[in-house]
Amino acid sequence: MDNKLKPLREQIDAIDAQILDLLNRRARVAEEVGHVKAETNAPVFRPEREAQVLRGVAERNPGPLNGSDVQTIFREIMSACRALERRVSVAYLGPAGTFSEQAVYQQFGHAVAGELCVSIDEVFRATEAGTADFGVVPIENSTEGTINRTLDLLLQTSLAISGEISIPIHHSLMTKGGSMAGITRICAHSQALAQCQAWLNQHFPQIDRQAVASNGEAARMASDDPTVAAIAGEIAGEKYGLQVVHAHIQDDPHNRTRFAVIGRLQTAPSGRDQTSLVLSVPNQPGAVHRMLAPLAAHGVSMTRFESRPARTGAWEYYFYVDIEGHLQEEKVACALDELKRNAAFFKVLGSYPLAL
Ligand SMILES: C=C(O[C@@H]1C=C(C(=O)O)C=C[C@H]1O)C(=O)O
Repeated sequence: MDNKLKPLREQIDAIDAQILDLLNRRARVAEEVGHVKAETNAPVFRPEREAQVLRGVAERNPGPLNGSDVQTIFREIMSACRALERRVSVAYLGPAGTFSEQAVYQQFGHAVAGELCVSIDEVFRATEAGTADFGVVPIENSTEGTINRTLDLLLQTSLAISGEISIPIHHSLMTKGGSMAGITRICAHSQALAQCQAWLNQHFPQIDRQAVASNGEAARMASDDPTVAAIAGEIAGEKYGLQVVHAHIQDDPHNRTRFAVIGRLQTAPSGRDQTSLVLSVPNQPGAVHRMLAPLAAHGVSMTRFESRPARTGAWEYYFYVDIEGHLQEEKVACALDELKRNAAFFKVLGSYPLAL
């Protein structure tokens, strides 16, 4: 067998040498881009450009590599090139191993400086204060719905949404010893407990459930305490030396979470974008319908509509609306101009590329 492998491995070695050379040629150009940007203090991270590069490689990819694997490779290439310009710092909900961390890597690649925060509030604060260039916060889960705290903070923040990330969420039940013997508590973030509720009721109805600050925190607790089982992603489990007792216990196999990238950057159009807004209207019959009419009139599709109580005690609501297109597209700009005129409150949260 080795006789047959040897020439093939020589071919791979020769190709690797070419790839390495090309990667470093690309990196040198990125360094030049960095110098040009430094002259005008222009932003290092350009989500619309990165989205275009990633879409482009998947479209041109002839195979046999699969498109999403090629995107993963190019995401890391761009991340490493970008870090030569400057290593971008990103605040997110820690500890290490959370789904937020996975979302950060999915958007920025691994060549980032992560700033771990203890709460969603702190992610906003760190980004607003400029300690971090960007923040990543969960917005909604396909099983459990909206992350209300994020929506409330988006209402007040001076930051814009500059990108979105969607990742599959698979939960596993994990313990230090790999069995449930002696386990008296199952710990996880409240969202994770809710996403695994039916499974837990069926398999471990007798064991207490405890909501903790994050799944990563649950994994850390399980690594310290042999009576605790954690529900978390397997990456968190690996970080804390846990073993999987049951994998993929979330009630919905297609469970996903969407995250928003928040920052001071107003993202330019990428060609496939979305705009997020918050609106409110006076509490009158037909007001919501009237408020939204300009969207239909200008042929702008609404992809999400969510309401949150305005906490005035008067049954007033803020409406969180996502529409297709970028604020710099004429029909979007016209529709929003009209919308603004009928709204008691109007705020554009940001225009950004659709998640891959
Ligand atoms: C090189 C650039 O800077 C960053 C790195 C990119 C890349 O490696 O392709 C793309 C966009 C930017 O986030 C650029 O702006 O073109």
